[in-house]
Amino acid sequence: MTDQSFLEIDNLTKRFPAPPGGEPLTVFENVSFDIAKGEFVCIIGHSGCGKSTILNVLAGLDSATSGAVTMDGGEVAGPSLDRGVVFQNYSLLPWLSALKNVTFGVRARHPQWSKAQVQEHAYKYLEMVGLSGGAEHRKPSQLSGGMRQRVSIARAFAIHPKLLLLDEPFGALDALTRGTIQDELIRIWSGSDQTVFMITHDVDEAILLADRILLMTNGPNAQVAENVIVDIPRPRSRTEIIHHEGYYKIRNHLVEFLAHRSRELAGQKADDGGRRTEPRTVRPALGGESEEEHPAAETKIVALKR
Ligand SMILES: Nc1ncnc2c1ncn2[C@@H]1O[C@H](COP(=O)(O)OP(=O)(O)OP(=O)(O)O)[C@@H](O)[C@H]1O
Repeated sequence: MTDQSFLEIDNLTKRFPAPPGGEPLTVFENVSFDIAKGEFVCIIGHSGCGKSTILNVLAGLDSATSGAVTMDGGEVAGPSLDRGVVFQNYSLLPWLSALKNVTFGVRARHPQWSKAQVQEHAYKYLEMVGLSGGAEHRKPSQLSGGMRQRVSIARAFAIHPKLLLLDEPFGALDALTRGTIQDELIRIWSGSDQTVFMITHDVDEAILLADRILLMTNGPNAQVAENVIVDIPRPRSRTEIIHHEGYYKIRNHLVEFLAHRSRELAGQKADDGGRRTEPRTVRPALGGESEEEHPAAETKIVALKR
């Protein structure tokens, strides 16, 4: 672990035992990477390679077959208010209103706050995601899918976790809302020392938001093959970023990986004798395949953050 790393993922492997008459499944194997405090890291890979499983292990909601995750020097061994999760399928408490879904977490985070303080804080985040004017009193079943997802995002942001874990959080949103909430996410993240780990299938979203993008090969035996640095300064705007000279270099690199190399590299068992092997670092915007070691301090593009 370097001085800078806040989250350390060490030789993580996930295997499922063989079903009757079948073979055991190794979803991913010996996955190792670090995330520095304040970084925004996206992970991309084809369906089934194990992205959600990794995210759930980081959240403490699932356990790996072997390997370890440490955050702030302590082992992750269960859920914590220091880690906020937004899932694809919102996972709200169905018997509570949108507002109460948010206040529930805020109260747990700040037990000393008055009811008015908790409500005010929850309203702030519900308004931020565009939910007010009465919608906040409705139960999840009375909200659209996009509205439910916004409640879920407000709930995670409102507890100010040290680590935000986002599993395709914007997938169900229309393009306009998606853009607004992406902007809000960046605004909140830039003004804090929060660290974000986000799954997305959208390469443009990843380039807009991330400091770096981890690329996974196809499963089974998936690996995190590359650590792609997004060398585009912040603040970034969705209309201007496409004119940055590095934009299409990064985009083409990601698309090429997803179209070809994710498959070509798939199924290669890690032949590292159990050593910790980090993904190779690539900086497409700085000229093609430039490669270098991955010291967390170096890749911490947080200097570009504000
Ligand atoms: N309980 C289980 N038993 C056996 N296999 C499982 C179990 N749970 C998940 N898997 C398998 O683990 C693999 C990884 O699933 P995971 O949801 O982490 O992938 P993903 O990359 O997030 O996919 P997607 O992009 O579609 O959400 C899949 O092949 C899935 O079928």
